[in-house]
Amino acid sequence: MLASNLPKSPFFPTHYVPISRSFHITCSVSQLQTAAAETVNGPVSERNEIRLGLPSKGRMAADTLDLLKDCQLSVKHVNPRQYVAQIPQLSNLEVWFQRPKDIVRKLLSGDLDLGIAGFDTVSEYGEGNEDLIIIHDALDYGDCRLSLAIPKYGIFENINSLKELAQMPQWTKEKPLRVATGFTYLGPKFMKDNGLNHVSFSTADGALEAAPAMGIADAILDLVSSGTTLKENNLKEIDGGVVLQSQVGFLVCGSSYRACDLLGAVLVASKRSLIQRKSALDTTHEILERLEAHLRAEGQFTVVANMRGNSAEEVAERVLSQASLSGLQGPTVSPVFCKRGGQIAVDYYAIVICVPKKALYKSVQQLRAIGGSGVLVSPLTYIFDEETPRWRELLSTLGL
Ligand SMILES: Nc1ncnc2c1ncn2[C@@H]1O[C@H](COP(=O)(O)OP(=O)(O)OP(=O)(O)O)[C@@H](O)[C@H]1O
Ligand SMILES: O=P(O)(O)OC[C@H]1O[C@H](OP(=O)(O)OP(=O)(O)O)[C@H](O)[C@@H]1O
Ligand SMILES: [Mg+2]
Repeated sequence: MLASNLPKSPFFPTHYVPISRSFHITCSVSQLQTAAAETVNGPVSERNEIRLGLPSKGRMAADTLDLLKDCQLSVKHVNPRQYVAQIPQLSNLEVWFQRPKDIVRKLLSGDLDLGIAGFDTVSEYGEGNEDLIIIHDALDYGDCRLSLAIPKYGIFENINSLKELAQMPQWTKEKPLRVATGFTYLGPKFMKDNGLNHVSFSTADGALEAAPAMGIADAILDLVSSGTTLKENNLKEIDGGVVLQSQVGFLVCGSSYRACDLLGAVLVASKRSLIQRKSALDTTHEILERLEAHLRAEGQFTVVANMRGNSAEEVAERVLSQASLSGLQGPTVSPVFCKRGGQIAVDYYAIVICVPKKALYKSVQQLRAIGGSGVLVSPLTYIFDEETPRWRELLSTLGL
């Protein structure tokens, strides 16, 4: 797909917006783009260990450690004030605990090689730098969206879309729409891409939802998950006002693009490190394989059932006639031997399949409908495929 065919998206940043407490979106494009390009090139610093940055605190910290533990990559961390740790299974890897935004900054500066952070943080602080590669885009926690919200009351009472907001006569060069946001890169870019030209931004470290009622801003641009904070502060989201959202969008992977799940926790790396640092790629491969195997298995159950039949083929045919029972590659069908009148006989076959958790009950019903009995359901720990698609994709992005 050509870049020009792609939808306009914040994942194709073309300009940099300087961060300041209050600024307009008309800004210098080229200066800091050059800075980003400089970061992509150049050699990596000399060290032998591979460094993985993990969130030191905040809402991503505990879930990240839990995920790694579930992948048998437990982090050996003596106490929470110690910022360096080890993963004993990965001997040449150092874990460094950092704030999510610093993980992104340190990937760009070459002080980290790999990191886990929210996709919003990677997009905001990565500023479209081509050195950042998303290796796993759906670690299955930290889901939220970045969205524009306006008051439900006053002049906004009947405004329900970004288009309507843009067309309000109130916004002029002298009196722009005032937006409070912590996303000082993505915010201005989104507004500009959507044709809102008279906008000014202010920033704060938190509790942004108070800004409209305090008279500081007209709108806010912030993360939303349950929507409770917006509701409690009399604010509403609007059509077309989502900047980053789960399951919609395109991602820049070096010079290629693809649709993906967005805005949860992601595993991200420095392209330079992967290419230039000895063993970085091997370590990444192992982490990725473990993550994929675990995350794939997490959505599935192993289902075992007995079924009367004349042959394994006949039983397999019955199982495969049901859409929800095809398993990963097809059902495993094995004879169940019993002794009848001194003779070994096969009246039953055991079938083993993997079933998506969401489809469990439907699958059990389908099993029963074709004569299944004694259905046993157990959790799956890992599914290792021959090769993970994400690994193939990474190698191709790196040109390897
Ligand atoms: N409701 C939510 N509000 C904010 N962040 C959320 C929410 N749900 C999920 N997240 C994810 O959690 C991340 C915030 O994590 P955390 O609190 O550690 O970072 P932070 O607030 O950016 O840190 P800092 O305190 O250094 O500013 C977001 O970047 C996002 O990816
Ligand atoms: O949709 P909800 O589930 O209500 O979550 C969204 C809120 O959570 C985050 O704030 P946080 O709790 O981190 O506080 P802060 O803004 O003061 O940092 C975010 O900035 C929103 O305000
Ligand atoms: Mg908040």
